[in-house]
Amino acid sequence: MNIKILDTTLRDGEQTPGVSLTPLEKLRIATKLDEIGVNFIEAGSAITSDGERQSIKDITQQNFNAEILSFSRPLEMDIDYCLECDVDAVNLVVPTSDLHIFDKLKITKEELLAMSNSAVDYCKDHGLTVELSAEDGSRTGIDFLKTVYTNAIEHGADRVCLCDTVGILTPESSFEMFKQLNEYIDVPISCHCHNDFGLAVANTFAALRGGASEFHSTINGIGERAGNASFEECVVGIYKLFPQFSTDIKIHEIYTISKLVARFTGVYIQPNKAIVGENAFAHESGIHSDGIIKNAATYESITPELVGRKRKFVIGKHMGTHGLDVRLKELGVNVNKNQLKKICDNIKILADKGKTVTDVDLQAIADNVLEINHKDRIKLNEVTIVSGNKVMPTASVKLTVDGEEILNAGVGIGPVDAAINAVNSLDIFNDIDFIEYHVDAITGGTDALIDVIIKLQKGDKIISARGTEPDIINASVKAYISGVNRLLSN
Ligand SMILES: CC(=O)SCCNC(=O)CCNC(=O)[C@H](O)C(C)(C)COP(=O)(O)OP(=O)(O)OC[C@H]1O[C@@H](n2cnc3c(N)ncnc32)[C@H](O)[C@@H]1OP(=O)(O)O
Ligand SMILES: CC(=O)C(=O)O
Repeated sequence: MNIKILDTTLRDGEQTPGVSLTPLEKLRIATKLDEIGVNFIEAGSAITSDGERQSIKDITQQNFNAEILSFSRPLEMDIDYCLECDVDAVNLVVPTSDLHIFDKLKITKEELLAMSNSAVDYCKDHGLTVELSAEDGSRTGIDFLKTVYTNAIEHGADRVCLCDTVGILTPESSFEMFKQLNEYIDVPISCHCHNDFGLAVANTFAALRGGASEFHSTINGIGERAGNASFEECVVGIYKLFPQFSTDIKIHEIYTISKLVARFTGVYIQPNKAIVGENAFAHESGIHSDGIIKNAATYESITPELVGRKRKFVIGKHMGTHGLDVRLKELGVNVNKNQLKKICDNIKILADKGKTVTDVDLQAIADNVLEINHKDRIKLNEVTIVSGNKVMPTASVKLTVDGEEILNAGVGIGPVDAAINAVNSLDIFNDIDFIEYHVDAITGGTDALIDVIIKLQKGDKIISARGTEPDIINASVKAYISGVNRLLSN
């Protein structure tokens, strides 16, 4: 069965505490959601604000393939705002549990039914598609749930959804509820699962097995409290674990959209998150890396390329020589068996001291074992910065390049950028690309020691370099020049 997906990153996802997206960011995310094959995009809640309505309008003007919805309470005021935004459909959210009806809305069940029915009428009279979502549906008696749904369907609702608003379903109860609803209801049924007990994705799968033909999810699982069912886990899980289901999603685009949403929302992904986490396809331990090199299926259930990613071998205490050899070759370092063993032993000595072993450390260890002495072509003699809240950051640098002293200047968007630009304007830096810049404060306070790690590329050669200083500008320039010297050697 083909499963439809309603993405609610722009509505429930944006309800993540502290997250607020600009209209442009929402449009960029919606464009990508449409491109990768999401069927329904809940673009926001039109009632919320002028800016929210602008975002929704920008999206409805795009002529996307996906149906565009807005969240709406069963109130004419909310529906009017949805109409003003020209959406195709509304996610009409009707609270159905006793708790929500009596304690939150403070009305009777009869009044709730009347409110729901007349809201559906109003939507249908104005040409809207209606997905009626039972809020707190998982804590609602099944008979009343059926009554709300059948009433709504009689009034023209096109789809219904059961919301596990506080995430209390288990795979067993989810399967059972959806099975009972599926036997009774003949419009498409959707599920909306929250992750309060870490079960949102499992409950979504159970709902599909019980008869749901649509699910709600968010990119990276962001959303209220512990979040919603994660889009990438649901989609890839369906692909790999449930051959009876399919989706319309271009799976290899999943990592791209995950990174886009993380960047715009500022909600970064935990490293061990399935599918999109930094470590999802990273291997440190020797036994795993060796297995992977021989046949990747030994320790990976899906290939990283499936979801637009690459496998990584990480340097560290648990590594063995097979994985280390691959990592060294990636860094352009070829070693014999003895040298490999020595490098591996040295890494373990460092790691046993509790240190994270980086590529920079690996390069230094390898140079030491291979007795390579890099002759530096560039030496930094002096760097001077002018910066403040009213001046364009400007830097001047004195360098010795191949024995000749050179003075150069540059400007930038900040002092670090200005200093790097000042260094960079010499011909010797041509064709060198910055591919990563990472800053850590090693100690606390404003007098912290700053550790800058960068990655540079020239042609096929990629190297990492480090600068550690109390001053971020000195640390950055030092890392940069050290990296360039390494790239220019041999
Ligand atoms: C489970 C979910 O994710 S629900 C979606 C949550 N999303 C949002 O809240 C969207 C953003 N919200 C907002 O901008 C504001 O809350 C607004 C504009 C919707 C309402 O603001 P206010 O009028 O100031 O009310 P406030 O937010 O404080 O309280 C919510 C009101 O909506 C009522 N309400 C809540 N849910 C529903 C519903 N599904 N149907 C009808 N009424 C509802 C509440 O009973 C309360 O009404 P009351 O003032 O009569 O007691
Ligand atoms: C509607 C919704 O977001 C919920 O019930 O969780």
